[in-house]
Amino acid sequence: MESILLKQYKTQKGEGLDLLVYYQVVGLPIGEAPIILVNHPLTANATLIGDGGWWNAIVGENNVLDTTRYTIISINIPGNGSGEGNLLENHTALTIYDVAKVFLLTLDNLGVKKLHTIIGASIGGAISWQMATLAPTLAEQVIPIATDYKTTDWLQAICTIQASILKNAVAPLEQARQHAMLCYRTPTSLNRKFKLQKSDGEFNVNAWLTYHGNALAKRYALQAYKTLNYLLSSIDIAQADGSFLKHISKIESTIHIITIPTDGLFLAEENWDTYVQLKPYKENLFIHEIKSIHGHDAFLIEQQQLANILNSIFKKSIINENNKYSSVRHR
Ligand SMILES: CC(=O)SCCNC(=O)CCNC(=O)[C@H](O)C(C)(C)COP(=O)(O)OP(=O)(O)OC[C@H]1O[C@@H](n2cnc3c(N)ncnc32)[C@H](O)[C@@H]1OP(=O)(O)O
Ligand SMILES: N[C@@H](CCO)C(=O)O
Repeated sequence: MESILLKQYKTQKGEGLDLLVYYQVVGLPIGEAPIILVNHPLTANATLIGDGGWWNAIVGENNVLDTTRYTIISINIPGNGSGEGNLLENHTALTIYDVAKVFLLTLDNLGVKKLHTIIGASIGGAISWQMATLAPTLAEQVIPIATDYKTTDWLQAICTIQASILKNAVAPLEQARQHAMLCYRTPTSLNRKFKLQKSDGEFNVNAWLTYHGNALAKRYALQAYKTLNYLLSSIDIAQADGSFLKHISKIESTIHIITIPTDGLFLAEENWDTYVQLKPYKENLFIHEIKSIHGHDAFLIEQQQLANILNSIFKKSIINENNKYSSVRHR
């Protein structure tokens, strides 16, 4: 991973922070191909492929996000603990607005003036919405997956409980992750997976929760989880002025919303509302659904469906791309 030091970044709350921003570039070198920015979900990081990569199913040689055709950049959310010194002393220092600005500054530092695509899932999708409103002409297409451009009362309530567990629990990170797993899955998903089966007298679902709590504790810092949970609660592209249409309708990029009807974290009904309200003002807006019993985590579980949706989106964009980037190798 490489890094850039942003000196005295002025936060939305008015503080000056020196931020060491870690990022990774895979695929063709910057300047030689269309550029895709991938914004990672909550507990992932900028490592997309290879050992420890969280998106091997989608990114790679001749894969959906093809490393032989594109430059693919991913940036760590500051404070997520990935990369030396990447924790924030104050876990409420930054908002999603700041993260989007920091990502834009990082791209600027890398000499990136134009993006082919901004794609992101979960909190990474919210950052994508925010980046698109801050830089409405930067990307040709924006693909927010399993996310929203705003918080909701439901999401606030979840984040409040998460914050309380993280502050007060005996094993804060483990217990917070166990609670969060219920928000990432559905009752049907767990009921069909475990069928009340037990091992050594214990329900398998409990062992599964314990497994996921411990697994996160092994790879994630408590302060990072507090930071990411706070960031999740701060999603608001309208910046509290109430007029999302004013902000969102400025976006020139084609927008492909990918939603999951069973998502219990970022609700599909909110995504459909966005689509219905925005469509009269924006012709190049589309919505796609991942059908799944699994809920929010379906964007990680139903990889084939997601690949199919993305393939159809990217095939269309290749026609434009062929006209624009003569230095790219084509298959
Ligand atoms: C770095 C990153 O990857 S972060 C971003 C995305 N990744 C994550 O969120 C990491 C956490 N992982 C997950 O949530 C899931 O594994 C997903 C979403 C990737 C896949 O979901 P599913 O296919 O439903 O898998 P499931 O939730 O059962 O998890 C599988 C793991 O649970 C373990 N497991 C399943 N049932 C049980 C059980 N009853 N008792 C103990 N462990 C169990 C499996 O052994 C397996 O372990 P492994 O991952 O070390 O091989
Ligand atoms: N499983 C996802 C859930 C949040 O999108 C993660 O841990 O990042």
